[in-house]
Amino acid sequence: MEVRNLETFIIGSNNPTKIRALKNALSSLQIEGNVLTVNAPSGVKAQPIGDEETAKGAINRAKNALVLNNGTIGIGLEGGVVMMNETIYLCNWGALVTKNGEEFSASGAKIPLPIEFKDQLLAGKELGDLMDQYCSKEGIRKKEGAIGIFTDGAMNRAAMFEHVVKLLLGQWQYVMKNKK
Ligand SMILES: O=P(O)(O)OP(=O)(O)OP(=O)(O)OC[C@H]1O[C@@H](n2cnc3c(O)ncnc32)[C@H](O)[C@@H]1O
Ligand SMILES: [Mg+2]
Repeated sequence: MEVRNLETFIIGSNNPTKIRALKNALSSLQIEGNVLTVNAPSGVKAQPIGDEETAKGAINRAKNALVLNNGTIGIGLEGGVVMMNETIYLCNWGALVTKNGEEFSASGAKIPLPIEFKDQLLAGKELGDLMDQYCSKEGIRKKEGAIGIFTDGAMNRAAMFEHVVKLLLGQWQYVMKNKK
């Protein structure tokens, strides 16, 4: 097995679901490293619309996280919404950037959202706020997430993002191991 210096992973968010996702993915892939968090700007709207804008937010967060803190790997995770036909879906993107400038991206699960959310989301309202109103609860974005509510707990936001982070870490490891 290849021996590497310990990495310092900086995740560009203080949202506990995203931090848990990174820690769980590292431990499940048995990758050792330090984890630091920083509230890195996404450079896109608070509620990104479309895969392109959501993916861009994830990459910006990963890059800004690396700049704001002294790490070796930056991770950005971003939630957005995307239209397909007449349905509005929750979408999720992640990015991993290295100090050497390599970039990896991956998307996560999509599920349809209630049709009555559509106009407000497209007008810029944040899904996190809509979810709290809809469920008469507080802080869903930091707990089970919309994906947890609408799958009746079969999935949750941290587990969904953990899958995305595994896709990122796996791609990065593949490139590291196959470097000539
Ligand atoms: O502190 P940050 O990292 O920004 O955490 P956040 O919860 O705001 O997460 P995002 O910016 O990535 O998500 C953009 C918006 O979509 C909301 N959102 C995305 N996925 C969600 C989910 O599963 N449940 C509730 N809100 C969600 C989120 O709360 C924001 O209003
Ligand atoms: Mg946000």
